[in-house]
Amino acid sequence: YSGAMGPRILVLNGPNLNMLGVRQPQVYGDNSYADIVEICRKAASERSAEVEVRQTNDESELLGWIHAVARERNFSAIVINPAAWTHTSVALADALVIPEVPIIEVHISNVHAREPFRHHSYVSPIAAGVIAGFGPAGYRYAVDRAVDLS
Ligand SMILES: O=C(O)[C@@H]1C=C(O)[C@@H](O)[C@H](O)C1
Repeated sequence: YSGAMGPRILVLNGPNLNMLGVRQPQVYGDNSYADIVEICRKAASERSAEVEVRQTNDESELLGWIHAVARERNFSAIVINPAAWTHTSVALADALVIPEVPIIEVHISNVHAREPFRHHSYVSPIAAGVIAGFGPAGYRYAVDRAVDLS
């Protein structure tokens, strides 16, 4: 899908990411969630693309957003930081299988350098690619790449 402004990218953020800057700044940095939104907006504007950035702590709300994309096809790509649901949710991975809508998985921290339970992702097998460990800057490349894949 490309709107009047070009590709439309949906950026989704999972649980606890609203607490960025407060929760474990030594792991996630001291950028706030608002900073993440700004990073995504700037990355999109540099590519003349539209971006919508959302966050939820409610898995049913996240699934509803994804189902709407599958039905309405109103976004050309999805960037998602599933946060803890990366490691737990088959439902989320199933919902993200949307023909012609590439999925780019982002993690602020390097999940592979952390606890073993963070080393597995249900989302990675269905993602076009994964970015992990580059802090909030990872969202910049994720949005840029999402435009390329749109
Ligand atoms: O690095 C991140 O953005 C991810 C964020 C979380 O909240 C964790 O549950 C994930 O394991 C890692």
